[in-house]
Amino acid sequence: MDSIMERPMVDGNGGAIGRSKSDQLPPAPASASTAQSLSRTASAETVLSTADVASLSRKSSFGKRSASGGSGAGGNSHGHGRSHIRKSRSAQLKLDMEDLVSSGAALSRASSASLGFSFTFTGFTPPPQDMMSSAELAPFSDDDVDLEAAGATRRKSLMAEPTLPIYLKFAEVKYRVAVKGTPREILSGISGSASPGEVLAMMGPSGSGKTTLLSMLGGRATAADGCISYNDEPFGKSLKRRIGFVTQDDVLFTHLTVKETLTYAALLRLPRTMTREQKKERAMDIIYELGLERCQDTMIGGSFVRGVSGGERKRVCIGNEIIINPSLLFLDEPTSGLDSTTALRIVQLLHDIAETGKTVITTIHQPSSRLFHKFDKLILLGRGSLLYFGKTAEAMPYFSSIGCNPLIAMNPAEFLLDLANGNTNDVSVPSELDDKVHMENQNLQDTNSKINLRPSAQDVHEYLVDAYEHRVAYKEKKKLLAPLPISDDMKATITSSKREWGTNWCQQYSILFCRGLKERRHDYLSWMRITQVIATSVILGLLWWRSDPTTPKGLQDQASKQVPCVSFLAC
Ligand SMILES: Nc1ncnc2c1ncn2[C@@H]1O[C@H](COP(=O)(O)OP(=O)(O)OP(=O)(O)O)[C@@H](O)[C@H]1O
Repeated sequence: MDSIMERPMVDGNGGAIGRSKSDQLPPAPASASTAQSLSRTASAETVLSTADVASLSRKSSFGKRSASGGSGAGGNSHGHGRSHIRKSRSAQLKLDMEDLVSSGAALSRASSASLGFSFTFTGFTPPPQDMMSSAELAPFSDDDVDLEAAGATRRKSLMAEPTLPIYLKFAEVKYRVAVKGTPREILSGISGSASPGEVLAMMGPSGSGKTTLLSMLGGRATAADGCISYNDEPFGKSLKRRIGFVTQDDVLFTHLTVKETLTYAALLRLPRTMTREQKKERAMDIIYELGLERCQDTMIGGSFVRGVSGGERKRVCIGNEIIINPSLLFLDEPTSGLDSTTALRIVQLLHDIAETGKTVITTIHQPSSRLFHKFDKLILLGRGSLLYFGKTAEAMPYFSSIGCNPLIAMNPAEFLLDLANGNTNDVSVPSELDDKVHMENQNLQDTNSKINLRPSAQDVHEYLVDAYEHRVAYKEKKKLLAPLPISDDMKATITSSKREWGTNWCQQYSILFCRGLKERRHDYLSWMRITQVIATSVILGLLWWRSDPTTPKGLQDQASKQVPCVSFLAC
């Protein structure tokens, strides 16, 4: 187990950090020095340059792109004479062939590319002809060429814009609620961390506390106990502007189109230093980045109105949050209710976002095995307790090391959820648990009760919590004490509130008013509504017909009829 969980630790000089992506991130001193030099420039906003962001990224695609002088998809599409790639495809396929060659994730990455999702976050790295033909990777039909070519010219690597890297750490986080006066512990001492460039997934059975933990990390709920830090600083108001939070139940306006939704989000949320036109441009860029150009004029839809598909809807929600270029992105079950292919597209998108130096944390219900391996780190929760925190790739070896193995071939996520639920039907259990079952059965024989063949869910839960606590937890907690590879000035940036944001009260009012009108235009302009108004006007008009306002009786009549009129209008 030591070999699995033990990793080179930090030196006291702030060299490395004990995080899982250390092998993929640049050497810490370089990063730190860059950060220091940046902070020394004492700009109002201390951010990483694009180069820093790229260096935080696990891949060198940004570097390659900037080195080649390409500034966008358009620029890349004709770079290096790679004319074998179709123009329409060139802005879309951002496959990193180093990964394709070297990593086990290559297959899933290639398959997600072929799913037709635009991978523009990581820059363009065209594949060698001998390895994969453009036709094999082409996600769209020839009919789409014009649309794609038009879209390609618009695409920019938005997420590559400079952003402050945020290292999230949380230790011994507890949460309690009072249910009918009795305190109930929802989370009991959860520790972990996530670094820029990583996607951290939270898994666990329903009710295990994933959403609660996510809300606390996102600053939406306060922990009863424990410590949550962002670049070693506590949560502050200014941090809210650097956080994107995609909730489980989206709140989108049914009658607005995708384009309108994102445009209003841009107008409301982007800094006032940007012009209206720039904000609209930004919304369009997000639409192209998320591959929503085909449905940009489609209504969002809802229970009674047909609208965009579930996957597109989720992407709109994500777009609503990434439009502000957040450093930290939280998502609550972004793939729930989606088929595995669409879910894979969403997770690939999260991956691409993380690769640009953002920290992405998501809860996930029951991922497919392809999807499971896309996450860098994993938190497994069971009944509010931590059953595993660490690299996703090391989860299965860890459970194997504590005596839990699947007895049949199964999706690792399914296996872990079974364990978290205490279901050991297709799982081999360690001798400790078997011995416990035998002892309990011996006691039951005396009372002639039915004997148990498998350990109880409670026993399995206690065993897993205990195993994690004794074998892994102390090492992970030690890692949390490691210094961050960023300067003190950059750490302090997180608490400064110098960033210009939002719109003034008047602008907000007018934007919200226009949005309200647009949302309800279908109500206002429906034939039913128009007929209703005309019919009501005629009826009310008839009430006053031939009433004489010059006589006291006529005036009395008119006054008394105003009561039902006002009541009707009020309703
Ligand atoms: N304010 C509250 N009052 C009472 N119980 C609460 C409160 N908040 C959370 N809980 C309980 O805490 C547990 C964890 O809830 P949470 O929503 O975090 O679970 P989850 O793992 O996200 O579940 P799901 O996957 O179904 O969304 C649940 O049993 C829930 O009923």
